[in-house]
Amino acid sequence: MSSCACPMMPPVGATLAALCGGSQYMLFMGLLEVFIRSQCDLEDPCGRMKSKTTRNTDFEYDFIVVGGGSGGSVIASRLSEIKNWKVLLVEAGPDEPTGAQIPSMFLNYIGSDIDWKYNTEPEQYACLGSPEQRCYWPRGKVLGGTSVMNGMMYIRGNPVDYDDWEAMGNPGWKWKDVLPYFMKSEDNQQMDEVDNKFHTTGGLLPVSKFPYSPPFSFAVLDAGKELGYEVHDLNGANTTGFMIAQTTSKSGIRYSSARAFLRPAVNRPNLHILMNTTVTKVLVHPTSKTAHGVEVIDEDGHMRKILVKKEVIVAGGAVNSPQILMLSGVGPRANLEKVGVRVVHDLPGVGQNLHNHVAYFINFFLNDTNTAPLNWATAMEYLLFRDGLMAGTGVSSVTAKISTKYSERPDDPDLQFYFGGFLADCAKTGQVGELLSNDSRSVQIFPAVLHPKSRGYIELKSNDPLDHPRIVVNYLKEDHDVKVLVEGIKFAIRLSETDALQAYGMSLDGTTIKACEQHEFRSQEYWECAVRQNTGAENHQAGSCKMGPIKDPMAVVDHELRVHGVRNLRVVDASVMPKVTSGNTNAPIIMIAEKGAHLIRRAWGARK
Ligand SMILES: Cc1cc2nc3c(=O)[nH]c(=O)nc-3n(C[C@H](O)[C@H](O)[C@H](O)COP(=O)(O)OP(=O)(O)OC[C@H]3O[C@@H](n4cnc5c(N)ncnc54)[C@H](O)[C@@H]3O)c2cc1C
Repeated sequence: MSSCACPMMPPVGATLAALCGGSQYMLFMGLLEVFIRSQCDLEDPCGRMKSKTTRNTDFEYDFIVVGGGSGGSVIASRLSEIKNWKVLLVEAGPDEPTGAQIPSMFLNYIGSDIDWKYNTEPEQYACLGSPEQRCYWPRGKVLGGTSVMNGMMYIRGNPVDYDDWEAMGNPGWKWKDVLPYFMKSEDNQQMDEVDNKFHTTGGLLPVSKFPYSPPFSFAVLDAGKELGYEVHDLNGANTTGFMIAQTTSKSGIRYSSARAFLRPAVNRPNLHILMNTTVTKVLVHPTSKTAHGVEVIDEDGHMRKILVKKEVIVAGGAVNSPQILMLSGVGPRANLEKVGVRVVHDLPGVGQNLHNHVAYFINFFLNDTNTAPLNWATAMEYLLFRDGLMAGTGVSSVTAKISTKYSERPDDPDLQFYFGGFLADCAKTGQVGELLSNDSRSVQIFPAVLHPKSRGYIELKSNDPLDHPRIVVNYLKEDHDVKVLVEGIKFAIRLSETDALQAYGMSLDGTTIKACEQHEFRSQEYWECAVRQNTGAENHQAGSCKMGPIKDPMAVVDHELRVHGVRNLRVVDASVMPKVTSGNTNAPIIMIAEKGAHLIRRAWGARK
């Protein structure tokens, strides 16, 4: 139970009004923010972690965790369960803003000061219609990392994903082996609504459907049934079909990794947290090749070295973890020498094998007036009862996974569908019926390729640790990815034509993309052109510190997540996935961290 009997934290980052677009939003969003911050379970002043400063951190810790995101929060929480291990978690960003706990505002923080705001290099095959042909990558720079700004969908992937990981030379990672680590975290709030052999209660991570989904969401499920698909738990025995997803939330409140895993540890004297502090490198001894500490810089520019007795665990995410390794002298020799970083260990795979799902956003209109879903009525429903549109992500909690003709195995879906619309995120007046535009209401369907074959890389642009690295992702380089994506577009249009969705008068937005106008609208050629122009860059970056055996020249960590060739250094986040999982990545990363924590505890003699 959250208590308010502690000082409120100062506001973090931009106000809700500013996030919505400024002065026109001031009155309603400003008042709403005051109400939101006065609610104890949202503000949670007693549960929040207190940050140390670079001056009052200890000289030495048993473990230093770099990055407090989806993976890092779990590691710091689990290691500090051992009372005589002193753990330091260093996070580049601040604590979670209160507004980010509201599910319907999940997109508001993209581009704000808790986002790293990455852009790829100009892409050759994708994002051709974006400024400078760069794709935008939001990533959380905040305690809780990207789990503070994600859509919260709880998806484990296809069991064969993990069997593939093991077949790639990683013993202990097949589905049967990883399932217990998914379940270790899980506190499922709706065991009677899921395939309950695969779920459990009692873990630190609440998993539940939002209290409310708009009626249109149920129509999408009916549309799926019309096309012959089952509606069931896609985290159960069968991963093909449609569902309203469970999410990392409870009673209409987001549970980021920080909220779920760190706040229960708030009173542990052996867990220290340094926020607003960036790790500039891991200190690795050049001859023994052993990690012995980190160098950090805080928001005032103070630099410090902090030593470690046992291990440094890097959990900076798929962009920052390879960057941190390279800044530490661990990475491809040629790139490090080019930017003036002294090579400690030549490891060619660091930053390679970068990949991501890739999507396309298709807009449809409904026979409905385009009014703002957020207003005083929806706000009151949330503030008083944690129900209604603010307690969810609108239609975005619906998802579906299907196999195309390109899928190579049974029950290994290669497309996932996301949906958008009815999002109660911003409003100017709060009046019921506030018009957003004179068009009809729009909804979106986003097919995403689950088994992309295209690969890219990350390398250092300079030896300045605060510089963004160079990101070359090569979306849609492989024709396979284009073909699967176009199958997804055709399926989305078929879905919109079902009786269930025609009841809403759903119609495809006929606005054409200028650069594709030489092709007939809706033809194969048109869509192949369209996906390269308006590429949906997706948010499931993975693979840049690939897990694999030493004989794999691209492997960065072994099956116990230890960096090849360097002692006392591990990586535990999305970057270690040798191949991205078939679905959203947050739950798999939490699983990786649960298993990683177990491996570390076992290696250092903890009994359990
Ligand atoms: C808009 C969006 C929607 C998404 N929706 C979903 C969804 O619905 N379901 C789902 O499962 N997944 C979703 N994802 C993806 C998922 O949230 C991410 O894959 C996951 O959170 C990444 O976890 P991570 O631990 O690898 O990295 P992160 O969570 O990004 O953590 C890395 C942390 O390290 C910190 N850090 C980095 N460098 C340093 C440094 N040098 N020093 C100190 N700290 C550092 C960062 O600030 C960050 O806090 C979404 C992502 C986005 C952007």
